[in-house]
Amino acid sequence: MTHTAPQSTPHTGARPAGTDDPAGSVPALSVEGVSKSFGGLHVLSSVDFTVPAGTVFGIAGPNGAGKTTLLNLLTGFGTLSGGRVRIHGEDATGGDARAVNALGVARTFQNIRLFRGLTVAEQVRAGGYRHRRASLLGSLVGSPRDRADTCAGREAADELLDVVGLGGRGDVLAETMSYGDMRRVEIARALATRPSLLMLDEPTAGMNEADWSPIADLLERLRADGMTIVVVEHNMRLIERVCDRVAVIAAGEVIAEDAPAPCLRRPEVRRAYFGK
Ligand SMILES: Nc1ncnc2c1ncn2[C@@H]1O[C@H](COP(=O)(O)OP(=O)(O)OP(=O)(O)O)[C@@H](O)[C@H]1O
Repeated sequence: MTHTAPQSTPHTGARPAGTDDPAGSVPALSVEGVSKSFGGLHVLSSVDFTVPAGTVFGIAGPNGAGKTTLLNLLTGFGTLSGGRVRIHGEDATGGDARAVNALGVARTFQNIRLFRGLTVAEQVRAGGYRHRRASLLGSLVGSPRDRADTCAGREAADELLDVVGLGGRGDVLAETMSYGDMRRVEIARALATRPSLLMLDEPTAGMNEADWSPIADLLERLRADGMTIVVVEHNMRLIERVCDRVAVIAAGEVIAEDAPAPCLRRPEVRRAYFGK
């Protein structure tokens, strides 16, 4: 892990939601004995780990290990078959994505989920909507206060696009962008909700090093700003570079959890990936 002189990131302009524990004594995320079955298929078995506030935690593992299923459960998409999830100390076991979001959590998806027909800036502003004072009706009819809010939303969106490396491209239709750039838009949209806990599902999938390295830089800057990040990744170089700890999941179980370099060298981890 190399946290090299990260610059402060102007991603929020305010302390993010869900952080009334300045000493950082309450973990940002506690995963306690989480299990999930689909019918008779046991996908996750008693997964445990804790993510301290202000750290970056990686989740790795071979295809089909259960990583996305786990991230879905942590963000309220789907109900647990067993166990408990706590976010900033609050129970978040109920499978309610809106309630999880209200605890300061934002996420991106493995399969990109952008709105068709919206520009890049509009996608980001959609993410930040709940932080504007204007009512939805107000924004549609455009009262003077709402117009001011919309301008503020636009400025914030432009700022976030700079942060993710898409400065000046706010007017581009998102669906016309490269896969890597669409992933950046998703991250900007997630940041627009001012999360204290950001969960990313394979943010660098399909990217070459020139593309993923700036994403790693961004994660380092967000961490330096105090954000907690959980990242599902196959890219071991990114994990080694940005994560404080990583859990490796195989066949639905955590088989190793440690700092990235020693974790990825463990024989059980190598067996899970390479079969030897
Ligand atoms: N809704 C579902 N119904 C039935 N089985 C499911 C469902 N969702 C996931 N699975 C199964 O759960 C297992 C774990 O899938 P999951 O997508 O969580 O793995 P993953 O580790 O994220 O894989 P990858 O790295 O390929 O994305 C797979 O066998 C998958 O087919």
